[in-house]
Amino acid sequence: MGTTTEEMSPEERLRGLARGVLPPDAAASETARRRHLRLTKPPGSLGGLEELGIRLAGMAGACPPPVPGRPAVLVAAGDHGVLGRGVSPWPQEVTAEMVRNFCRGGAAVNALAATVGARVLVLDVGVAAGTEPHPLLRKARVRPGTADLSRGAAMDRREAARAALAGAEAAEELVREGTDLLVTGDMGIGNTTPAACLVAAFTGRPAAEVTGRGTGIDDATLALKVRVVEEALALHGPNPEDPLGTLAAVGGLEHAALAGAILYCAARRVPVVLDGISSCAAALAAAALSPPSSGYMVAGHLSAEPGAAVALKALGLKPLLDLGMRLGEGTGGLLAVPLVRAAARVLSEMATFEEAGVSEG
Ligand SMILES: O=C(O)c1ccc[n+]([C@@H]2O[C@H](COP(=O)([O-])O)[C@@H](O)[C@H]2O)c1
Ligand SMILES: Cc1cc2nc[nH]c2cc1C
Repeated sequence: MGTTTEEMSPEERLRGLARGVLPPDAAASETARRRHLRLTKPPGSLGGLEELGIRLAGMAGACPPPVPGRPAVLVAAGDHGVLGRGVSPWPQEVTAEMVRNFCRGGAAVNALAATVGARVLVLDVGVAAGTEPHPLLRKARVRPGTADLSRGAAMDRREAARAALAGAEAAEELVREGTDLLVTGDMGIGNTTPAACLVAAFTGRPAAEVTGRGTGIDDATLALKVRVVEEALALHGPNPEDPLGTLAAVGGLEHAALAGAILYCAARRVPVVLDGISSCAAALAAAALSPPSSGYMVAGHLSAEPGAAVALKALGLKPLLDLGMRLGEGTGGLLAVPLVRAAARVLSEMATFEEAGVSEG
């Protein structure tokens, strides 16, 4: 008898999930590229929207690709031991307090999700103070926040794998219930420090280039934060070819969870819209676990956090929006949902020159 899913270790299950991701369908993308030339517009005139439509066709394996009608945002939340180094001006309690705010509908993510008609699901993978039960909240707390990554591993491999699987399970629930476009979001005071570590580890760029001001820190705190990221990288020497080890050493529980959610969606050919710096860091981990998964990622916006541009470049993704946003929660990703819908709708609803009786140039 073979090994059942229950008997497999979390790491084996995560590897299985990663193996299930197939590359987007190049033939469907090519059909979309050719269809764009026949639609009633000068070739290429819809710019990035055309490129996005071509990618969506590849993700769906069909041209025209379906117009996503049921978007959702998954907000993964966790706390960070590295906060003890003074890398953020905000107290740890804010993570749990904001989770409560998300559940009650009072946060920016709720306002923007309502604007684009997206469902909100919050995932507690490691909120130190704990969270109260709520219909919008899934509790899968792996540990009450990570350890200080500048002095030891943030977590162990098994914990990182369990957090990734928790993210995959939350995505599975959403997709089972009809979600056809996932936006990734995050909440975790201090999480721009592990995000910077992950971006540095996976791209090989120096700490000073990928570390930013997060929620808003002064020059002295930024200098300290860069040093903390440098110390962590020197301590662990994370190997980008061991993505789970890298997540465990210098990541956060919410980064691991989002990587798992991305992999699940990619395996199901569901497009994923990335939000800010933590989503970008998680996306690098997902792409390291499964290179074809980047084919299912859409960069919703460009976070003001400098590591985001570095990560997106490494992933080969161009951000759809650049509004100077740096909130996280999924906010910038949600604003890109109408663009994703528009890109698919162009391919399905526009008439060709022939159908419309319009002369070609
Ligand atoms: O994603 C972004 O663009 C972004 C940039 C700066 C801060 N954040 C959010 O702020 C928190 C982390 O900031 P910090 O300064 O505490 O590391 C966390 O909850 C993130 O969602 C998010
Ligand atoms: C208030 C607040 C809200 C947030 N949302 C995401 N990260 C956040 C950080 C803070 C501090």
